[in-house]
Amino acid sequence: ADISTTLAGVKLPNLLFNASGVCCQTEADLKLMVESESGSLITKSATYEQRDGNPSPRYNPLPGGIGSINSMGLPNEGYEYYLNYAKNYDYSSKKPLFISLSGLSLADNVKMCEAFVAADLPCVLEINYSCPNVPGKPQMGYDFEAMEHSLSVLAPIINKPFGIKLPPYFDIAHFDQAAAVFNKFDNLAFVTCINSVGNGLAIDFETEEALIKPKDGFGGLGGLMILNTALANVNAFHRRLPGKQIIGVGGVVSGKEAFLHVLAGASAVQIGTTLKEEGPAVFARVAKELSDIMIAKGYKTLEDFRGKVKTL
Ligand SMILES: O=C(O)c1[nH]c(=O)[nH]c(=O)c1Cl
Repeated sequence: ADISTTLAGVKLPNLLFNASGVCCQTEADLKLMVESESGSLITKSATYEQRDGNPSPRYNPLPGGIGSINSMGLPNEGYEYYLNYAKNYDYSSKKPLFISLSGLSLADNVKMCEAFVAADLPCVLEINYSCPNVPGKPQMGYDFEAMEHSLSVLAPIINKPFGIKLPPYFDIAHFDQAAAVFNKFDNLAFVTCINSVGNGLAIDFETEEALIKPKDGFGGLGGLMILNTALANVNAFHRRLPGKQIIGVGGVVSGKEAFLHVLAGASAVQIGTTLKEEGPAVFARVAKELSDIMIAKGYKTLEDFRGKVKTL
């Protein structure tokens, strides 16, 4: 079946790619993504300066394959590394490049966006408003006024289609308030839902210890256990953002969850925890599983069922 898609006006040979943060911090990581069967790739969220991030252990899968917890602390090579990567990227490769930016201040986001705009590259920007793991930095995604102000500055600078990475919301009024902000920005072409469910706590039963070191063990939750929150956020914004697209992320362990994300309204699907645990071979597996599901259900393209979840 045809699992290709178009996102922000860019053609993706298939709808799958990595969630920012996984398999994308260094050129070696990104090479694995380029060589994989993913339809696209996105870089690790960049800050203005290089960051080591939080002390390890800072990532852990949870027992029984239910998910993961992380408090990486935005480790990255600094934005110029990713700007250089974007300048040298082979855009004829059919696999579009996305760049994640996560400035620690609006001023930093402005400087990074201006540098990418000045370079005038075909890559697509995803502004991360939802990092839950920088101690002392509350995430923008939960501050609607700050997010609106940031977008009012950045959208005109970027001046072409771009996206934002959002935290999960859990209140219908918050879906409404967030959508009211996003609908003000015409070149805000997509929203990526969801980032990890912030500040969970994983404790080892035997040792009675927290699984990760930073923040007393508090970290973002990912994997299968966040699937249903992810589907709700994808569908809530699919319903509320006419003319914009949704990238679905959260809980994709097989073609079945990718199918559900598209049914909820996703135009593309990112994989985080399962990519971290399985490696880049996950893309060929999930692509085949999704294609087989579509054939079994009689769907030829993603448009045949995108957003068509039935209510009772
Ligand atoms: O701790 C991180 O680096 C991190 N971890 C996440 O789960 N989401 C993010 O956006 C980031 Cl930036």
